[in-house]
Amino acid sequence: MKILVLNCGSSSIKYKLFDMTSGNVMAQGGIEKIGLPGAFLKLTDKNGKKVILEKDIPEHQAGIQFILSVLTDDTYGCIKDYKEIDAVGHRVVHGGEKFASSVLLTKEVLDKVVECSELAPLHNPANLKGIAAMEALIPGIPQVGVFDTAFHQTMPAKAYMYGLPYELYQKYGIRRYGFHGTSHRYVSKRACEILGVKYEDQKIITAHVGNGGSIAAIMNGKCIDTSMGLTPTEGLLMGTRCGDVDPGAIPFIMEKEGLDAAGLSDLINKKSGVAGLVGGSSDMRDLEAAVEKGDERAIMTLDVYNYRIKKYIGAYAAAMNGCDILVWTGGVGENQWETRRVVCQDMEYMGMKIDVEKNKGMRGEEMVISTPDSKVTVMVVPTDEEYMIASDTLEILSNK
Ligand SMILES: Nc1ncnc2c1ncn2[C@@H]1O[C@H](COP(=O)(O)OP(=O)(O)O)[C@@H](O)[C@H]1O
Ligand SMILES: CC(=O)OP(=O)(O)O
Ligand SMILES: [Mg+2]
Repeated sequence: MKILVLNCGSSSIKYKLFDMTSGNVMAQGGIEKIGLPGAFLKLTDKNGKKVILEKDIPEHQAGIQFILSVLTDDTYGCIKDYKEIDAVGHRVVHGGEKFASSVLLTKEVLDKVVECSELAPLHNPANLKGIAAMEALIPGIPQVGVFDTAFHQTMPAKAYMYGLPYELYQKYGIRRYGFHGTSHRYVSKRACEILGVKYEDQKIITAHVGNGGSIAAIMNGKCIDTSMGLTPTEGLLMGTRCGDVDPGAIPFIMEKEGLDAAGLSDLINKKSGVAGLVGGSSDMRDLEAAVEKGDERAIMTLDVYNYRIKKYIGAYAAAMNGCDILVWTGGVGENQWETRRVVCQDMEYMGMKIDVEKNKGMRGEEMVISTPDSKVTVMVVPTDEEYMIASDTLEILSNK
């Protein structure tokens, strides 16, 4: 059985084609910098060589079409016909309170995903485009949705309720949902597997830091809190999202800038974060380069970025009365070692000691980066949302 996984992020589309019978990954790659200058598709070819194909990708639909054409391409492809694909697993970002686990994407489910779109405007529309593109290409193919919100459904009310009138929760489901759940679930389990410890006995903090970023607190195998909220805009400073901000600032800005709800949503989701603060690119590689040149505003932006991550780690250690394992993942968490160092340093109060030399320059590998005497084991675990999505898809189809 061949399962194609599409993972549409806000700035990226990752894909993997799995042969579930042999367990092999037949094709994999991803488009980065969607909507930015210099977008490209990075793929691993048949001989295991990395290939970069530059192409203007203004939005997700064009990206999905490009990926699909490459899959059957004479040079880079690995299948002759799309009909060889048996099923598709999709990352779906917002599932609200409706989905605590993965499901077959029926018309009814898709209607709910559409309903949740206004709460994840950078993501759900992209996920829906991926689903529609596959249905158009292979009509009737089974498609499964794996929700970012599902893993966080175990949070207690004290973590997910906002201090707003209760009626707003009853009427509209205004509460914290949390995102990147598939990644938090994968890396927390994988960390325990690597360390040979029992998942259900650990206090784990997972830092998924990419273009979007969130921190989760996982206690005894269950998520108990996470930094993203009703929407993926809360919490950390992100590529183009503001993260935590005084709610009182919102009506003030709307009035002063003459913005309606859509204008405000655009401001906090697309024009804020790193891009808004620095007044330039949302990509952390560009920010790093500007910091190296001594750009004062870039330095301030990176300070805000790192400080937010540190505060959430401290908060979740407090929430769990300690932390056994801290896991870094996501494009930034896996690669940007300087952010890992700055955040993890001066955390001796909670028994965290990072091995600065081991961490330095380390990118994209599974590795423990704390010292042997650190009470908290700090690790890097590259995320594999696609693997989780493929196994959920297989399980759902097997039980159909
Ligand atoms: N080698 C690297 N060094 C520093 N930052 C990197 C590196 N590779 C990717 N990143 C950063 O990771 C972010 C993208 O993360 P990713 O998790 O792929 O995004 P998304 O949230 O769209 O899924 C970008 O800000 C990018 O600059
Ligand atoms: C939910 C979210 O922010 O996803 P991403 O990091 O892929 O943009
Ligand atoms: Mg992502």
